[in-house]
Amino acid sequence: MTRLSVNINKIATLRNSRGGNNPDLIQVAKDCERFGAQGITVHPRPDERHIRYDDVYKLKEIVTTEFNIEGNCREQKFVDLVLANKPHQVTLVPDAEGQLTSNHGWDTVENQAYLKDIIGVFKNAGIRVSIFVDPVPRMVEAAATTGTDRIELYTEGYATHYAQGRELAVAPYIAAAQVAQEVGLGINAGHDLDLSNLQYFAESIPGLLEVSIGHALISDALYYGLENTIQMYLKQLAK
Ligand SMILES: CC(=O)[C@@H](O)[C@H](O)COP(=O)(O)O
Ligand SMILES: NCC(=O)COP(=O)(O)O
Repeated sequence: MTRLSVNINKIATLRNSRGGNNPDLIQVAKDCERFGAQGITVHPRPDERHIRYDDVYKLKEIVTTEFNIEGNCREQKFVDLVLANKPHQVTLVPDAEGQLTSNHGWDTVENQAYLKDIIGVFKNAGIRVSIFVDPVPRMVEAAATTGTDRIELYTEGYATHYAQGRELAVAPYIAAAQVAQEVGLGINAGHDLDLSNLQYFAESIPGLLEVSIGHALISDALYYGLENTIQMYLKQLAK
């Protein structure tokens, strides 16, 4: 079954907007787990506009499910943060500094040597590695040569095109997932997954291990409450 990791970046965005500690990020992470989340994801960015580096140390103390830290490994501060906290999984994302949100996967062909080195650093520390990739078979094939354990398929394209025709929207992801399975990579996915598009994605992708969902899930929680919302997302994955 596909596991749900809740990305709590947006909770930190709300907290930071007033400079205090409301909502309490740590309590929200505990509650997400209590409500059924099977993992907690954070994506600290260099400007700390949502998750702060010191949040990660506090989360490491309390997360009892899978802790997944996403970010740009070209930032030494990020590498040090991950090594200091040793999460279950690090997801490497090729974001430029100041980017609004993640908008592309790794060019695993061009960056093969670099990725191999940096992935080795995390794996030597006992941390599972996933790398963010577009649903392009050649990028998935090359990912396998970097030593990564998993890939995370960047699902923005799927989410954007879902309404125009979901079969067409999911097709490149099925092809990419088939290649991943052939070359022995685990498959995660994320970005813009929501209650309308999640179930079809999960049932279409062979071997989908984990989805990380933040923006839509936290937005839905405004209407349904956090506990109901997490249960609703889990239900989409159970079908
Ligand atoms: C890696 C990825 O897909 C991103 O969606 C991410 O983790 C969200 O980052 P922001 O919350 O900063 O938009
Ligand atoms: N890895 C994707 C993630 O953590 C959350 O993306 P989104 O649901 O906020 O778009």
